[in-house]
Amino acid sequence: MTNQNVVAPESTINLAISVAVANSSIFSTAAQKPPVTPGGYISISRKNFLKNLEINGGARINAWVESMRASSPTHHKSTPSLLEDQTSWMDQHPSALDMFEQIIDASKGKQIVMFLDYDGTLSPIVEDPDRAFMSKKMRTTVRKLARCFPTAIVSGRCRDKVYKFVRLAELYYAGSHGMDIRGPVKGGSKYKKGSEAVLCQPASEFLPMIDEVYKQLLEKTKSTPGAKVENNKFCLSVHFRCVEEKKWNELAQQVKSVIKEYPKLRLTQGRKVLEIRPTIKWDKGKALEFLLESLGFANCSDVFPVYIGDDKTDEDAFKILRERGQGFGILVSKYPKDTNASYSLQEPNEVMDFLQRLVEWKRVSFGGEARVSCKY
Ligand SMILES: O=P(O)(O)OC[C@H]1O[C@H](O[C@H]2O[C@H](CO)[C@@H](O)[C@H](O)[C@H]2O)[C@H](O)[C@@H](O)[C@@H]1O
Repeated sequence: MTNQNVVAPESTINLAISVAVANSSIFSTAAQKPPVTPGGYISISRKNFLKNLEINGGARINAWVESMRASSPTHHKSTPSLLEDQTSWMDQHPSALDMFEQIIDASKGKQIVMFLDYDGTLSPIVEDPDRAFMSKKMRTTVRKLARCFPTAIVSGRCRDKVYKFVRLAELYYAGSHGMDIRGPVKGGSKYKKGSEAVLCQPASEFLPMIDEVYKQLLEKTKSTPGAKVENNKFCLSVHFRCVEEKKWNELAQQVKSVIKEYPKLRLTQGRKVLEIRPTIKWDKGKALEFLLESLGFANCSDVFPVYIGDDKTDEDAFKILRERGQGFGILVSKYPKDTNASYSLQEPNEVMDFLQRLVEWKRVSFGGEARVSCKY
């Protein structure tokens, strides 16, 4: 196994890596401990942090567990210092609802394109991943949104599964963290398997490996109560939301023992989930770029992409938008997090309010049903 095997990518580091991490065993000497800023957050070199998360040495498993904790911080007593942090974070990432007029002004003369993460953005986070349903009201809102703007769902889930939750044929879907992209069915007919062209599957050669690793992970983790392995086709999720914290170490060992044999796979983290995926340079940011290109906006200055997501994997897309200097990202979070998003929304209900306002703005500005002449 090489050093590149299983490291948390940059996007897994967030400001919510809190004092717990500063005190953790990743940093074995006082001199190594990262400085804690006045706000209680950590300012450390990302490179050093990533180095410490490499798991190719047996002693590093603690780093995994600390990283699992850091990626799933427990919130929080409202101490004065936390409230101060919250206020200063909100100054930097104001509510997209409060800033609606400014956002619309910035989009003037440009084609808005909408990118929506699924879990934690369109549906609330729940214990059982198979029951992460979106509400009827949210579905209606997204349906209306897609009449106004080209709209894509970008999810870590298997594309078919996220489609089963969303059930809107008129959208683009990028499943498996963007490694499985499909366009809408022309003419708005039903989304039928095989009835439209696959636009992009950059990790197809990994399918047999992912299936193999899925079976091994199922077997290995079955002794850990609450652990759940989800096959997301081009990537895998090992959920620990329902695993007692004292068992996280054991679970990390089990996962490590499987993937150490697969140098072409890497580990990332989401909300109480370990995600195993191919090492290829493809992520939600690349998927966003691919979709913009497919929509005919490759080198356009008159496009305004808006990406809404709640998780670390969404940071890849926020970063691309910052680099392109186009549109912006909106992070769905109640708590301060290190993010490349420009704005924030607290929870899926606020996402729905924001999407409804966009639809309403389009209706009022352009009249009628707002069946807009999109480029697709
Ligand atoms: O990119 P996303 O659409 O946000 O998918 C990321 C992961 O979402 C799901 O897990 C998360 O939501 C579950 C249901 O609320 C929750 O139980 C879990 O703890 C969260 O991590 C999905 O099950 C994963 O496969 C996705 O990778």
